[in-house]
Amino acid sequence: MKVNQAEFVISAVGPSQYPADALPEIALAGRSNVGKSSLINRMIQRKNLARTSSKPGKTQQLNYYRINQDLFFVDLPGYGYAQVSKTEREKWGKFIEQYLTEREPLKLVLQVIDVRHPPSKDDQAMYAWLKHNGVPLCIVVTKADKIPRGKWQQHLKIVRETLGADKDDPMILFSSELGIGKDELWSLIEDRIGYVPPGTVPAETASAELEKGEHKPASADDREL
Ligand SMILES: Nc1nc2c(ncn2[C@@H]2O[C@H](COP(=O)(O)OP(=O)(O)OP(=O)(O)O)[C@@H](O)[C@H]2O)c(=O)[nH]1
Ligand SMILES: [Mg+2]
Repeated sequence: MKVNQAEFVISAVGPSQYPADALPEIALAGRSNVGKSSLINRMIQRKNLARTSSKPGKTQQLNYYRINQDLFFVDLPGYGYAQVSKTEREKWGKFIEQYLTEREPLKLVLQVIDVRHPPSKDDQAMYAWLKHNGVPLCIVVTKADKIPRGKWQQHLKIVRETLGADKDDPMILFSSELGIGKDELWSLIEDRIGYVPPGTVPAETASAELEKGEHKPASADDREL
C-alpha cells in the first residue's frame, strides 16, 4: 500500500471514543517496549508519529492512526509492565479484552515478539487467549537487526514452538530499524482488509468486458502473414 497520509486520530480510553469511520482496524499487541509503536512508524515511513520510548509503558491508551482512507493501526498498551499497579493492570486488561473480542472493524491483531528471547509467559498467555477467542492474528517477530542473519530461522522456530503456534498462523520476521518484513506485512494486511489499489479494474468488470467481446483475441483473418 502506498501511504499518502498518516495521522494520529485519538487516544481512546473507552468505546465511546472509538472512531465511527468503520475503516478496518489492525491492532498491535505485545510486551511493553517490544517495539509496537516503532513498527507502526516503519510501516508508514514516519520517524515518530507513533510515540516511542526506550522506557517501557509509554503507550497507555488505544492510540488510533488513520492510514489514507484505508485503515487504522491501533497501538495497544504493552502488557507485562511490572511497575503498573495490579488494579490498574486489571482495569486495562478488561478494557483491552473487550476491544479485542467485541470490536467489529478489527480485522487482525499483530502479536509482536522480540526475536532475541523466547516468548514470555505473558506472550504465551496472550497468544492462547487470542486463539481461544478466535481473534485473527499474525505473529510479528521484531528487532531482527539485533541478531545475526544466520540465527533468524533458529529463533523463529523457538518463537513458534514456545507460543505453541499453529503451523498455519502467519509469522513475519521484522525490523523497524532496517525495514525487514515491511512489504510482506503490508501484503498480509492488504489481503485481510480486502484492499484494492486505486486504478485497479475490479475482477467482475474485467470479466464482463471479456464477455462483451471487447478483448476478443484477434481472429485468423486479422493475423499478419
Ligand atoms: N534495533 C531495534 N530497536 C528497536 C526496534 N523496534 C523498536 N526498537 C527500540 O525499542 C524501544 C521500544 O520501542 P517502542 O516502539 O517504543 O516499544 P513499544 O512496544 O511501543 O513500547 P510501549 O509503548 O511501552 O508498550 C525503542 O528504544 C526503540 O527504538 C527494531 O526493530 N530494532
Ligand atoms: Mg508504544
